[in-house]
Amino acid sequence: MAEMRGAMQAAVEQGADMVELRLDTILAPFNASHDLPSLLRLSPLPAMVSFRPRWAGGLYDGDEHQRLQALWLAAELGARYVDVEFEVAPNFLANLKKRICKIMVSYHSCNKSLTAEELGDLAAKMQNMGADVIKFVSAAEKITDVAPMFRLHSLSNIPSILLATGERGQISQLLSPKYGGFLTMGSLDSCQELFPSQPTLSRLTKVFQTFHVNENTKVFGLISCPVSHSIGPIIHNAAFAEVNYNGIYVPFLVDDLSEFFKVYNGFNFSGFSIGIPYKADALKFCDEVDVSSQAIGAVNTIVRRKCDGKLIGYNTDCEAAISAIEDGLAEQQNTKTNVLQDKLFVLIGSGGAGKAIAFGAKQRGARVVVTDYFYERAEELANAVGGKALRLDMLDDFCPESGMILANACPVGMHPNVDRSPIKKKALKHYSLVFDAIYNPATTKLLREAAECGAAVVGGLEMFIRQATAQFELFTGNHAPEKQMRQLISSLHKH
Ligand SMILES: O=C1C[C@@](O)(C(=O)O)C[C@@H](O)[C@@H]1O
Repeated sequence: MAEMRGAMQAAVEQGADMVELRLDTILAPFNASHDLPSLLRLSPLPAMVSFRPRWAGGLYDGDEHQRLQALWLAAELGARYVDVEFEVAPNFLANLKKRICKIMVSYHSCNKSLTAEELGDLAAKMQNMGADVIKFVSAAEKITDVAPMFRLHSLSNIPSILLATGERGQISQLLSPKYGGFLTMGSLDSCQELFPSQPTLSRLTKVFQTFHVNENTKVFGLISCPVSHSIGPIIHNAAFAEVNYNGIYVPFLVDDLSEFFKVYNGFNFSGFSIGIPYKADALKFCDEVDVSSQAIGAVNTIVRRKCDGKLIGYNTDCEAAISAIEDGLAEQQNTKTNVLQDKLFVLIGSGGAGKAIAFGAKQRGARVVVTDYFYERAEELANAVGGKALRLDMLDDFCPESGMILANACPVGMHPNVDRSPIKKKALKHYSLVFDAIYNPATTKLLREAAECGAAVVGGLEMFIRQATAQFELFTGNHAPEKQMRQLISSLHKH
């Protein structure tokens, strides 16, 4: 009880509009007639009371009649909302003495997502029962399971709350204010373990700034799998706020690209970043692709053209990585012109980022050597850029000349496997500059060892910021607030 009072205070301090009092989370002994009046009296915000039984995903497995009695009491004591499960709502409403509070009828599908038909059918039944607000909590098996929930927000003529659980369901809360959802659910940091399926209130307000999301907000996001490692949401949302652009940038954890683009095909979805492992595949879903992305064979940016809704693909990785490497070399060599010309440029990894880097290096006149865990892929990319392929097991002994450039574009060494490097330390002495496309961690084992061997090093954050500012300009048509974006990145790095 004391913790719940503290949590209510924290919620008000962090800017919540309402608190949900989940009575089932209170450890016994909980005596409704003794404890509820003071809880409700002390609540600094309008309260919505729920008492979730185990069969609906809650923690309570005691007597059902006692549970309903607590909810009847909450209704009489002036809770703003009482949340009752669909299955017991008819009984609850029939025996409610005075209807002074609003009734939320909720439906819980903990292990399975609900189809559009199921949602529509249940919503109509809830409304017929006399619900003031309808609420659904269901598992999102795929990110596209959230789309019918967005539609229900628009179709429902009474307020609706739709929470899709799991990482794939997170957009249900981030975008709920856009679709007219009654409220966005967020957990307090201190309650995160109890409600892992909800974003935290601090992330909602600080990163996604959901208080500013409205029906005109344009939706952008990163399509990737995994996606949670990305700092994109932190950087892009802050940049939108900086230039007063009405946009939100969200993580799209996508398993099936084709289905994603089919379902989220409206004007609301204005642009996408493309991350691992989709940069090459995403090209197929673009209606048009700019010339260099076509040559590279990968896109990391897709923008929906305003006049006709067509998806236009770009690659901002290429210029970002190559210009970062060039600046590193220029600083080391104290010269500015053609620093990559004729250099032997060894690239590890021939996925989407690797393709962009190989293409850029070749364009700048470097001699490109590609190595990959899958030799055939290395060969394919090497042929495309007029370079040579190298077997990965030869990399550690590869030294046709000194002063080579090494670029890593494979995920070895990325969080959480930070103790790994794609190349032996002893081989690094042959390189004058080493670049790593990985930005998490900012300094990978590869870069640490390269610096110890005396090479100049360029980290993935430099590529990240450059590709992100170019992407921001394609997304919004505005200049990116680069200084603020850089400051934010360095403050993240310090923490
Ligand atoms: O490679 C990256 C990184 C990224 O996938 C991210 O993690 O935010 C975003 C992409 O635009 C970019 O090309």
